[in-house]
Amino acid sequence: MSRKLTDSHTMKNTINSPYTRFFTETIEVGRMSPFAFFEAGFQKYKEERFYWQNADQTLTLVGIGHAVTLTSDLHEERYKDISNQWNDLCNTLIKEEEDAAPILFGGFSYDPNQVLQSEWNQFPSAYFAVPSFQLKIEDGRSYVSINLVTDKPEASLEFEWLRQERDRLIHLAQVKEFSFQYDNPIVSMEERGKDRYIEAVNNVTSLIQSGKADKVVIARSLVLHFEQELSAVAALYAISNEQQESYQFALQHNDCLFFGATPERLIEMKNGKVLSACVAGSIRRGNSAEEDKQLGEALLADSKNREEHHYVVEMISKVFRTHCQQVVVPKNPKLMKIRDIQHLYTPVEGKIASESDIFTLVKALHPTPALGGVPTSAAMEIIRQEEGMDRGYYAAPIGWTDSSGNGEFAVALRSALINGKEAYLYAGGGIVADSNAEDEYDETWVKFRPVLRALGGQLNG
Ligand SMILES: C=C(O[C@@H]1C=C(C(=O)O)C=C[C@H]1O)C(=O)O
Ligand SMILES: [Mg+2]
Repeated sequence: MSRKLTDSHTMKNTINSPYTRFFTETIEVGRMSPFAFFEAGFQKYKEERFYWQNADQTLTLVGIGHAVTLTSDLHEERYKDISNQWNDLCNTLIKEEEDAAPILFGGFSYDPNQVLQSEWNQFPSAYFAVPSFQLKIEDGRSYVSINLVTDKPEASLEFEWLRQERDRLIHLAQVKEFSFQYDNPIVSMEERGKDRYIEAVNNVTSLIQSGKADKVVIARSLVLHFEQELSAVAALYAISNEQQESYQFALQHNDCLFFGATPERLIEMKNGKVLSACVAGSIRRGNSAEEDKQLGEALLADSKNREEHHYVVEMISKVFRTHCQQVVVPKNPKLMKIRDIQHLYTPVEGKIASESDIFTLVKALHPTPALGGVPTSAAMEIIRQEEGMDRGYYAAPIGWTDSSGNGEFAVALRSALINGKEAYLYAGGGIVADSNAEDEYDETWVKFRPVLRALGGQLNG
């Protein structure tokens, strides 16, 4: 290892200084709760943590501390900006065969062209971090990596300190009893701009009827005020028990935590194979198995919901046909049943054709008509005008990539931003020509449920 650390650098170094080097070292550890590891970072790295679990629960990632952060304030070019910074950094990577690929985790804002003062003001249009301490649990085995980005010619001492710190965190996570109190009553709940939301849905329906767009997704937010400061790990733990079959994510930025459980995969890239998912069209779960089945069948047969869904399939298929080969898109949607809601669901797959990296695909896909609309640019303009809200990172891509080019991004739905004693929850729905504002309003309540319940809020209806 000391050989690696004093290795002189013949590679291309373009980050910060010509001497930048990116070291990584992985050890396998015994079973460890990802929440306990996340919490082990509380004291020293409270504002520098992330959490991710994929929908089929085969991969869990936790990051503690920042080896480096990559951010962008660009608009259209923010994907390319992050991709370039990441590639430059990876060109300085010094890694042994057996070390896990270092992870870059983060997200993009929904729409950098929406300029409003909001709870998202501190967030750049793209925010990513390589963790100093990276836990990866894959297929039941746990690995902890140290990542270090340095421009010092001699890094052995710093790396030795990181090893001690890693061992301290592992010990804390494995030995210290992991518990928290989650008794934090809600003092009040504000529906921000309920009337405005209803009005926006009505306006958008008229705009669609007059041919200005085919579909536009309109969202709204709720603010919860709590008695005490919210606990990140408690929120995370609660949401993970809410909605098992979804991606669970949490991204800390300064004193904010953005977290949620989303059913919607934007893109997965694994050794050249690419997967996406069209998720749009919704109905509630039934109170009995029989009613649930009837509701599911009604959803599959409903023309308004099929239309909402169809636009998403059309767009994602088109992006796949541009960037991939062997594209497979089933003819008809299936049902995706999650705890509170049933969605129409069509998986899309292919093999990456060109030199496209995951960021190229994220850019090409975001926003799909599941969160934007058709045509995209008209829908975005209508959202900016009618919604009157800053979506921040809600409804936007969140996820990871690694130094080998694999990665996965989900669409950050069923989510909330927590900051101190406040939580901001977001939910929306796809509006088409025959949408009804009251029904859409009810649909947003169903979509608020998982996060609302995770935070200890009352169910509405
Ligand atoms: C906008 C949201 O969800 C999207 C809208 C849906 C709909 O209108 O049927 C369904 C799934 C998502 O594509 C949300 O959860 O906030
Ligand atoms: Mg809908």
